[in-house]
Amino acid sequence: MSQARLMEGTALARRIVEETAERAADLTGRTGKAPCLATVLVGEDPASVTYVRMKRNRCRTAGIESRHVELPATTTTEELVTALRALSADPTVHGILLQHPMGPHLDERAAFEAIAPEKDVDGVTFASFATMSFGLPGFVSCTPGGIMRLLDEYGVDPAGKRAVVVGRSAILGKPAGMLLLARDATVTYCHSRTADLSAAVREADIVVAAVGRPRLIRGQDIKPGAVVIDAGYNEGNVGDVDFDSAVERASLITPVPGGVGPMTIATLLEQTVQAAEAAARQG
Ligand SMILES: Nc1nc2c(c(=O)[nH]1)N[C@@H](CN(C=O)c1ccc(C(=O)N[C@@H](CCC(=O)O)C(=O)O)cc1)CN2
Repeated sequence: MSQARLMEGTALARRIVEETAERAADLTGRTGKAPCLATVLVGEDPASVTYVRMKRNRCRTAGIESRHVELPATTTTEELVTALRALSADPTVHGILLQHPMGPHLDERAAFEAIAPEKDVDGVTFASFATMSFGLPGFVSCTPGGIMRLLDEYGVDPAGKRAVVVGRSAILGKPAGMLLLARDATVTYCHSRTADLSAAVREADIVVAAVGRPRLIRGQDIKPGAVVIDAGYNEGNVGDVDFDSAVERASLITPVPGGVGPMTIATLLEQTVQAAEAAARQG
């Protein structure tokens, strides 16, 4: 079998950001107000600092204003909720991003739920999860949303396919499975208690690796011709898939870096402009 074709997230993300920039410029021209994303970072986790910086830089490129709220690692859940409620009530803010992960002392769910659904451009609230799961209009969780765009771009229709999602986190694995299900895939979730991960992955026409374990999924477990999406973010830009062996078996595969990561940020920007457009329509 020949090597898999690469699903180039960087190129698709660039196109989405360009289109988003045009929409942002149009809206700013019409209303005199640029779309605005509030980024909220608790503590100083180096990876999170980098991701938020990347998001803010990309906002600048796209003509989206970003307002940064930096809170100390000692912030309590109550203080974080208060800050998020203030941003939710601020009419000059169109979207809110709360960077994940947060300190273990924080109630992450309480914090996410303090984000107004109409500003949940990162797709992390229960309300967004529900609309996304039913395939209804609303904001999607950014990495899973980016994954679906990549599948569409490369002509992969999930309907009738067996999809195996490895990982069940609230912002990645779980919503990725729900989006695939909403597009009529037969979805299996695997996680730390799955008895035989290799056997499950071997059944998959589409594999989504989203567990945060470097090179966990190996080529020998990939069904020949499968589509492999590596959504793992591990130190040193290493994915959850052993690329060198998986590329020999898959038909399509996302690289790390340059696959799912850039799509996450492009989706965030696109949804921020969508939120600003909706706010403008409502006056
Ligand atoms: N609130 C959220 N928190 C987190 C999310 C999220 O979508 N919302 N996702 C991840 C991390 N993440 C964004 O926050 C993210 C990770 C990686 C990339 C990316 O573009 N990576 C590049 C490589 C970057 C580099 O060169 O250093 C790539 O894959 O090509 C973007 C966003 C966890 N937290």
